[in-house]
Amino acid sequence: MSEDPVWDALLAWLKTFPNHVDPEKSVRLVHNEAGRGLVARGDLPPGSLLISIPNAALLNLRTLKPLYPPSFASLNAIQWLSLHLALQFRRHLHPNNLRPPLPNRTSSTSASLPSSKFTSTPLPRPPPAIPQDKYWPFIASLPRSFPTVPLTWSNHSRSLATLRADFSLSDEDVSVDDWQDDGKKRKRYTELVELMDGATRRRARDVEKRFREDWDVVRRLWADHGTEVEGELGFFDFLLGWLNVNTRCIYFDLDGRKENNLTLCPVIDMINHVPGRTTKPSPRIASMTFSAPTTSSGDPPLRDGEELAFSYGAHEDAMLLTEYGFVIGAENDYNVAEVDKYVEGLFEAQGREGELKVGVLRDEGYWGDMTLSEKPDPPSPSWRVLVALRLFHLRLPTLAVLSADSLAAWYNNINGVTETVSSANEAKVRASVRAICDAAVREAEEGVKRCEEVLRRWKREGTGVDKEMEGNWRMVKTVWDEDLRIARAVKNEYEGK
Ligand SMILES: C[S@@+](CC[C@H](N)C(=O)[O-])C[C@H]1O[C@@H](n2cnc3c(N)ncnc32)[C@H](O)[C@@H]1O
Repeated sequence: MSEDPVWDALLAWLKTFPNHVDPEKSVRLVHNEAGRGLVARGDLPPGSLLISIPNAALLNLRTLKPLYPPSFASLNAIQWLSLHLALQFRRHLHPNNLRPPLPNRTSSTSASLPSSKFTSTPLPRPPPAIPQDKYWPFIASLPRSFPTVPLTWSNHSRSLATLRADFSLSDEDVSVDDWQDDGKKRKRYTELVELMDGATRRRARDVEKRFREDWDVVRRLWADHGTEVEGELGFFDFLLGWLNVNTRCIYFDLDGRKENNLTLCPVIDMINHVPGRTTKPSPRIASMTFSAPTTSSGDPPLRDGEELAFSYGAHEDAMLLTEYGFVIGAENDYNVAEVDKYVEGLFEAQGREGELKVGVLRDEGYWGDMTLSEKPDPPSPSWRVLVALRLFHLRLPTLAVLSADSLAAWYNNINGVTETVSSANEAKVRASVRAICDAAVREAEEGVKRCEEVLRRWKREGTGVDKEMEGNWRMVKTVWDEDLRIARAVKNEYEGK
């Protein structure tokens, strides 16, 4: 037995599946700064199988479909999984405000789980079991809040009335009772959102857009077909489900549409991210597995007490923050400083000529996503920045027609025929890179300063700053610190050029 009853209940549930492999033989659950994580029990031989979760214990479109009527089949994996989690959270965590059960359901009793960090209060008596409860022991192990994710911050920066209007909440929404409308907190969350750098804000808006689209699809389907299944759909339950899906799903080939090839997977979903690791969860015919790094993987071997990890992707901190609610900092080689707006500003200042050139860049797939990076050495602007600046500084004989001839030198460069457009063009490109770095450094210095001022003010205010808010603030500042470090590194590199 561990000291975590939720983990023990999850392992007990997994034992009920044929061919299960007990994860506790190889790994131990720990609580650390990343929440929970798994560490090696003893020195683990390279390549040895550590975790094997039977396909029947995974939550994905294949395992969900049989639990729902055909009318739900239009949902994609994220929507369906989020809906399922929402209904289950409501059923098991708030069984007192459910509508009466549907007729003709066979029922038995499902197991209740004791309290723990992730189930902070003892759970109420569960309702009589229905087929959809099959995965509850797994779902009970999922986080119940996401305080470090910017989508949570932006929701907390709104009043309930604004949330109702923004997300079309119905007057009967069962989940709004759990929402605490706190004016002071709202102000702080508003400031936190405004403190984020441009790249993080853009990504945070994208996450919110995806969430909103999924919520709209699901609430509309629920309005038409909700009576066909047991349960109540609440906005905040769906949000909790969606954030779990977004932060915990792993790739799983279901032979369907690409966007649906994902799964929630117990135990493996406790493994935290380390950038650059090559060992990954690996599907086998009947299970999802995780093995110790092989000697050829380049990943460090797992010695007793060391943490299992894999890479969630080649993600910079702005993305890790908005999608997963954490940052890495200077050890994240994928960190970049976004410079789109400075490049855009140059083209705008070129008037009609700039517009035509932007059109060419768009057509060739080179517009947007322009960054500076420190790694790999030497620090440099991305290829996309250089391509854009080389076109920006290309002299056009006439603006009447943009002929292939007038752009030939630039096309030769982007097709790899030549290293630069010309030496004169390249000198101007380098000067623009220096100017862009200067602007990026200035902006990041101001961002860092703003962060520091805000924290000082929060600390002066009567109630001080709680640990959670200070942790969030620190992540926002880390992204600015990284912008500054990277812009300075590229500036230094280009100073002598
Ligand atoms: C798939 S879960 C991993 C297990 C998780 N720590 C838990 O407590 O259940 C992903 C979440 O873990 C946390 N996480 C993962 N890697 C992290 C890291 N390197 N640093 C901080 N938090 C991390 C983030 O909250 C992320 O959203």
